[in-house]
Amino acid sequence: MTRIQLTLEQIAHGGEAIGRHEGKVIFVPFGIPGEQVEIEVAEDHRSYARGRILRVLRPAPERVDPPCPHFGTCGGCHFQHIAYEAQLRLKEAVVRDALRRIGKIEDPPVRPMIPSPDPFGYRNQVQFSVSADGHLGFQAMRSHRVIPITRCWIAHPMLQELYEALEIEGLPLRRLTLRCGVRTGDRMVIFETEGDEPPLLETDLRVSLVLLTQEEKAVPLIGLDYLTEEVDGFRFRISAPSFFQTNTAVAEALVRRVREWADLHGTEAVLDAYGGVGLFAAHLAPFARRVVLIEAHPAAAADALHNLSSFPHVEIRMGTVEEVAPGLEGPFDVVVVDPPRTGCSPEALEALRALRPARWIYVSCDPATLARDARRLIDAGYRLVEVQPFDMFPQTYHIETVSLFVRS
Ligand SMILES: C[S@@+](CC[C@H](N)C(=O)[O-])C[C@H]1O[C@@H](n2cnc3c(N)ncnc32)[C@H](O)[C@@H]1O
Repeated sequence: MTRIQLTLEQIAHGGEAIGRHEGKVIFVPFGIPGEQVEIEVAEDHRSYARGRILRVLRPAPERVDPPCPHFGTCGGCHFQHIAYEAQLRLKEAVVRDALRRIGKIEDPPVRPMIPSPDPFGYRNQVQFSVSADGHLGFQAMRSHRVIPITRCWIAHPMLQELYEALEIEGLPLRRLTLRCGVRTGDRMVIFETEGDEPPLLETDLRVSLVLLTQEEKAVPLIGLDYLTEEVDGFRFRISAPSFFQTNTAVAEALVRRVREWADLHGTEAVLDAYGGVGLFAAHLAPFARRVVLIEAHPAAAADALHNLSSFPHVEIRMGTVEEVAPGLEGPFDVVVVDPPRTGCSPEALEALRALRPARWIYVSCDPATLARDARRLIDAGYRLVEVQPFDMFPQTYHIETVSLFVRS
């Protein structure tokens, strides 16, 4: 193993610090820009290497003691060793860097990151895997090994209480998900078991128990097969398999920014592509003439239909954006897209562009695919007006952004 001393320069997308040695880029997990460290080279590739910190020779002033004893081995958190204020600055720089490097945007208009009101205890959903010896835990960093966990510091206290109250060891589980509505007090346990066998489990807590089969069918065992969460005064039904934003307080800030940038006056037609259970559509519908929501997942589309049933001018189209958007009758004034981490496919972007929206609001959970799609939108005649990062996932490298594009 080669030992090297180097000064760390920046954080890469993915959360590792970057330094350079003899012209080669070295990725250093758990380093902080500005620090001088001694590392051993753990992986040596042709164009880059990855090191493990042996000693921090000159620590950054932002270095703090991580509160969680699993930090460093658990794959869930990447930044507990960095003071929260500094996490915000570093993530903002990652967004700017991706837009410059991948999007070829010289001076990207990135605003300061909006923090999470709770840097810990914010997650309204946690998913546990099962270790080889049957314990619940999380996957280890850069490995498929499952490490047993007694407490997760980023899970909402409602979920921690639920986790401690459940006696789950010994059940034939494949995966276990805990979800809650932090504003409503609803809690849900979602089991995925070997052979879809419903587990026998009793609890005194007010909680729904749901079995999620391998075909993603939700079977209620106790209580309802959905929970309710409230965002900015609107209540959403969320079924066990449906996506919902992980950090409710930050989702509220996100919704407000989307509403502000949509700039609706009651006369516009809005397309909410990748609409989920209707989070954005519900907050835009009161100010629009027409709203169409596209969602591929049947459970989420059914939730959207239920959640938006009080708006006669909202249509739900179940299917992929690639399938549905080319058949839509426009025009649309505003398109909101919130794709998964992979971003929008070229087919989806092309079909949406053909609707010629004047405003395009792009909600993204991956700066790299945002940057790629931003370049495609700019080449298609849009101007990137502003990018607002939100810290939806404190202590991790994940970053949520909302970007506003306007037709030039
Ligand atoms: C990041 S979530 C956003 C959901 C919603 N906008 C929200 O904030 O709650 C992405 C959603 O897109 C859906 N989805 C994924 N690929 C899709 C596609 N090609 N076409 C339509 N929907 C898709 C997923 O089922 C998921 O509900």
